[in-house]
Amino acid sequence: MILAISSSLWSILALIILFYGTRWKRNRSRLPLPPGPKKLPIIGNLFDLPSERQWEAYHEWSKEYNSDIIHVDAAGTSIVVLSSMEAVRNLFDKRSALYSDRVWLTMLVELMGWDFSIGERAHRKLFHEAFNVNAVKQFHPQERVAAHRLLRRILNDPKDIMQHFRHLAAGLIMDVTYGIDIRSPGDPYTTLAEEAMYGVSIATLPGRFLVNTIPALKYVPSWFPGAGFQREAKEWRKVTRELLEMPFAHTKRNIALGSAPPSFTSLRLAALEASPNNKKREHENLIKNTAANIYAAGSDTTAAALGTFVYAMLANPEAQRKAQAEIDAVLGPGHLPDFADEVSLPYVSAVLKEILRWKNVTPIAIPHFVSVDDDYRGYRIPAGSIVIGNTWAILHDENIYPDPHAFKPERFLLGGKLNPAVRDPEVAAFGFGRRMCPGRHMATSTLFITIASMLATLDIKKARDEHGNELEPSYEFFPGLISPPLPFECSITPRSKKAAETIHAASSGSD
Ligand code: HEM
Repeated sequence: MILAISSSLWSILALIILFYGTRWKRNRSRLPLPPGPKKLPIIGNLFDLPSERQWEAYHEWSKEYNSDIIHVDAAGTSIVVLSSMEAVRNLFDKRSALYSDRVWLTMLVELMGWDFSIGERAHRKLFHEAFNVNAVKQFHPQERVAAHRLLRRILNDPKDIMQHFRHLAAGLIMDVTYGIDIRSPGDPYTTLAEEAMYGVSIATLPGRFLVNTIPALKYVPSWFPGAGFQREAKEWRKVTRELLEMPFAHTKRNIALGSAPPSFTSLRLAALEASPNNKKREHENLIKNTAANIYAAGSDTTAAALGTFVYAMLANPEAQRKAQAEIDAVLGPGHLPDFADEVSLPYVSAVLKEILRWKNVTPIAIPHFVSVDDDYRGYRIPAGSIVIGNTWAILHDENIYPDPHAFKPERFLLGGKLNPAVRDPEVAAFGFGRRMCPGRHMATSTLFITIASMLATLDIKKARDEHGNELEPSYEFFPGLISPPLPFECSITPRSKKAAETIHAASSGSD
């Protein structure tokens, strides 16, 4: 994959790599680089870096070199990987002024048109106003309706559960961001979000596109042998533009017609209209860009985490049974859980924490970037390094989470209550420092209400073949920056006749 490029490009590449390589060496100071696999001249560790699931290789190197900071060199690109909470806190939190930039990925930003990505403080401020821990409570009604609609869709068509999750997540985000009500799966907006995020997921994988390592390759024309990335980028660029423009234009049309329901976009545009702001055009663009970021960042991640929940219930039926027993004891039959019930459902909360930890959906978060030379624990961190917090390694640290690959909600409990002494996976599952996911409060409340509602009413079991034998899922995940489960089969049925009636009663009128 990394080297999906024809041999006719190699001579040009060699020259460019040589240029970048020598430039980097000239800047070297006297401190050693953090440990890491042995580097070859010019190409460094390009051949050591797997094209998939890099986080596991980083984790192995971290153990092999007994260091929570390691260094790899991908043909001149310096990559620093942090594998402990202490290291990410020391760099991403305590030195956030240095470590909060994003990597300028040529493929993503220049070729695919993601130049509107959230980055500036202004974006984050606007985002924070609507999605901080208190403000997200305003979305509870929409989240509740979305969960109830999901239950009914599963009852009607239990086959493709991931499609239902994508629909729930995209629909919810469209609702709160633009006031657009998505009714049917496969509608243009959901499809658009899926396509756009698939592109991002591929384009951001370290090592996947050489043009990210060697930006000068962006000048290679698309007809040139081996320049398939240019053709891919062109297709994705179209999708990116539509993602930015289409839903925003929809909301503006509704505002003009006087029929726009309250949403992030309509409320912010109304506030702008009422203000004496003399940079309205600029500010409107800020709202549009921020909205597209919410839509892009929030849908696939939430759907992937819900897919992980189903995987987890298949892997550990006992956990499902315990969670259902807890809900039954607290709520009794015929009642669906609500947000206020969360405090009385510690086992369900522990299931949620374990989902965020077990197969976390963003295994290397989103890489950060350091633009100046720095040093840490006697090691040199070169300017221009990509700095990765290895979330996967942190959430699979056996000293913190014994038997880390098993799905065990009990690890978060003590005496029937959540144990505050066990590290909450949220501190790493949503990334680090100043760039930590600003949508995390909404993400966890959506996950809670959806998971609890499913557990209250549905049984999730392994599918069976025509002979009645259970089909074991692969438990494999898409190896991208966002890692949802690969397609799998399962059987989801109402727990009882009463449960089916409860679903119908709760969701009637919402569709
Ligand atoms: C389970 C669900 C989710 C997971 C696992 C997740 C994870 C992440 C991670 C790892 C990052 C990068 C942090 C870093 O750079 O260190 C991030 C960024 C971001 N997330 Fe989420 N996220 C989720 C849901 C959401 C939702 C629902 C929204 C919107 C409502 C959202 C909006 C964003 C935005 C806008 C950013 C970019 C922040 C920036 O670059 O400064 N996320 N998320």
